[in-house]
Amino acid sequence: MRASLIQIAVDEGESVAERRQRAVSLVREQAGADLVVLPELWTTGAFAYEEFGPEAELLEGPTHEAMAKAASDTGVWLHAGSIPERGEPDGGSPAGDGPLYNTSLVFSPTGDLVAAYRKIHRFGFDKGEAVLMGAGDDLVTVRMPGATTLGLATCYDLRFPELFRGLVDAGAETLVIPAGWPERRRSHWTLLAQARAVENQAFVLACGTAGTHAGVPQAGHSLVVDPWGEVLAEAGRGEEVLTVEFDPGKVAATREQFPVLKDRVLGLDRPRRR
Ligand SMILES: O=C(O)CCC(=O)C(=O)O
Repeated sequence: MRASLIQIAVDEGESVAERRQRAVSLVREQAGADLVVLPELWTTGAFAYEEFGPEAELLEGPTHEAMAKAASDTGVWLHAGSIPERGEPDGGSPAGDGPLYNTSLVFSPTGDLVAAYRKIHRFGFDKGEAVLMGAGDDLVTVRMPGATTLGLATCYDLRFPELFRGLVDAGAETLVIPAGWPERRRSHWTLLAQARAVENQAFVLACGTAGTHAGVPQAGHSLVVDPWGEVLAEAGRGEEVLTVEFDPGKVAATREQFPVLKDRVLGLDRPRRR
């Protein structure tokens, strides 16, 4: 299986429409890949909080339209990264008043939207995304027939191992994590991507952005990790397409040869009384 991670640069000075057009061109250049991945909130930048509202899109908005066509024209599975999604308004509110979500979109090679994942863990503590956006509450997996099952997570989710255990229980073999991870905590990004791969005996495809969003320099360093924790490929800090070939069968082989997942004791995340 061949995957291409598009570590697109997000910098001020390029409009959302211009970047969307550039992302379409980058996807089209990946003909021959099985799976193409874009990062988190690449239309606005993950830290451009003031842009979330004005640039929010309905699920079937301009990014959906552009990416569905890019996927079908190129004949690839496309994880189109995430967009600031404008959800349905509560009953009685005007249409533009729906809550915001950080929503990832996955398209099949026919251009059909096969999954939308609303980020569960919002970053910022008491500001930024944590207050501006609503939280998703559904675990999402996507079956790529004959290849692998994707488990979806986004950026800050990487810090919460229980989410990934849930995805593994739902059948995930390849964990796809679009991000807008800051350079300041790059060591955590690499370490956690490897940890999620080792503990879940899964491939990790972690796709970040390059550039500087709203004054926050980005880590770049997208990476692909195998189920043994080995880094198969890693990008630098600038805009780059990271292409890697891997054998999805390695997940089952690793889980069989070193069957630690069978030794899990369930329910330890809930207090128990003696
Ligand atoms: O957890 C981190 O250090 C970065 C998370 C983040 O930037 C995000 O989720 O947007």
